[in-house]
Amino acid sequence: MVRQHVNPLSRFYQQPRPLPPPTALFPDPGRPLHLDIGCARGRFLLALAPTEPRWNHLGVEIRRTLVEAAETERKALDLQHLRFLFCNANVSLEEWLAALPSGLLQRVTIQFPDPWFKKKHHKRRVLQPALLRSLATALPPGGELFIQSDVLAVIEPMALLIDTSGCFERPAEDGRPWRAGSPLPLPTERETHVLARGLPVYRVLYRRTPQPVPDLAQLEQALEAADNPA
Ligand SMILES: C[S@@+](CC[C@H](N)C(=O)[O-])C[C@H]1O[C@@H](n2cnc3c(N)ncnc32)[C@H](O)[C@@H]1O
Repeated sequence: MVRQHVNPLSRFYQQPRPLPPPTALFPDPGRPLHLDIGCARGRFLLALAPTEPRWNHLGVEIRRTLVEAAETERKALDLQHLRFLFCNANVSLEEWLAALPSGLLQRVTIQFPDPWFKKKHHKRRVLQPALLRSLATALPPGGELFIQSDVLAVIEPMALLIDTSGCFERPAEDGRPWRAGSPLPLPTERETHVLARGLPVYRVLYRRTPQPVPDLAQLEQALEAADNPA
């Protein structure tokens, strides 16, 4: 039986796992980079990458067997501008993002992240203030951060965190609070499953503004205040 979830806070998944730089991943490392966090078995990127040959795509995933299956299929398809890496995004991305050449990262997607419904498990959710700061620091002005979920209780705190950071904006033409459709040409696996059942999907496309990234303490404080209005 396949275990559905792993605990990202367990000792094993907290071990730092240095990730190779783009020069070691892609034959043409200077292309705009798309990072998909929590890519699961990779079917979304395996379908998207052939339609975007001028990009490099990187999927990161905490379940190693899924990464191995995705990499096997990628190699069979000979998609050299696509890679999948096993890591805990909350542990391994910060250093990797900080070392990226400036302007390289152009799009980040976090799609249907694991919900971790119980309050005591919220710390296991992938978009934490420290990861948001790392993404905001690496994304150049205009760079995209796209989030989507079928669970309001999951996407609302993600949107609150991103809005509170003050360094992202939503395109003026997008609906509020949620975008009607995906900006991406293809659905993810989870998205296909949800849409087939006629369930709603909540989406926001953010763009990085030139505003500076707040430090972690400032961000956590602002978040606390926004979460508990007087
Ligand atoms: C519900 S699945 C969605 C998969 C895919 N994005 C989709 O939309 O079909 C969420 C994925 O995120 C992965 N994940 C959860 N926490 C993670 C973390 N800290 N680092 C990397 N991947 C993580 C899970 O293992 C799972 O494969």
